[in-house]
Amino acid sequence: MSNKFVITWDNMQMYTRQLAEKLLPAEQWTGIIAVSRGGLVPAAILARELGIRHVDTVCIASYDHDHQRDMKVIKQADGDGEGFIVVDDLVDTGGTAEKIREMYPRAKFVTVCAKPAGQHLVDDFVVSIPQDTWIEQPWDMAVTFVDPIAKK
Ligand SMILES: O=P(O)(O)OC[C@H]1O[C@H](OP(=O)(O)OP(=O)(O)O)[C@H](O)[C@@H]1O
Ligand SMILES: Nc1nc2[nH]cnc2c(=O)[nH]1
Ligand SMILES: [Mg+2]
Repeated sequence: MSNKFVITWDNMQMYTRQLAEKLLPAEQWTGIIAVSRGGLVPAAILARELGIRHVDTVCIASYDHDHQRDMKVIKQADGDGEGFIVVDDLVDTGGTAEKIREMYPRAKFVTVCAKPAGQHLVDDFVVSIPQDTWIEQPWDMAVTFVDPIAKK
């Protein structure tokens, strides 16, 4: 992918707080289900902002097999999603979101970022990212030394 959209920890907190605003009033929710692993950090921020202490996970591992995405559900949260926010960090092709919708048809499914191919599968999101752009998440990066522009 040619373009990159870098998200810092501060940005992640700011975007997820914007997502929390869209989920008011908080009293309507029984709990949050994080789509692990990408949804874990957004779920922690939403739980803090909305005062929700019931936090569960759905754990999905995906593998690429000859251009086909194979998804394995390792662990899931009970129920059909009624009263729950299901949160992931992003929707790209929509493959994961389709699986989540199938598992939790009554949940409110939200993401922080969304690319056009998967946008129609989420109930709400904050940042719109072009399809040809790779999102770099803060947990995948490190602050590192770079050479000065003018090397002496
Ligand atoms: O819309 P899609 O094309 O399905 O892509 C979106 C999914 O990809 C990433 O997870 P990934 O499967 O890389 O695993 P991780 O969350 O455990 O890092 C991201 O966290 C979403 O869950
Ligand atoms: N970090 C990251 N993971 C992804 N999984 C699917 N698309 C993306 C993306 O743009 N960035
Ligand atoms: Mg994920």
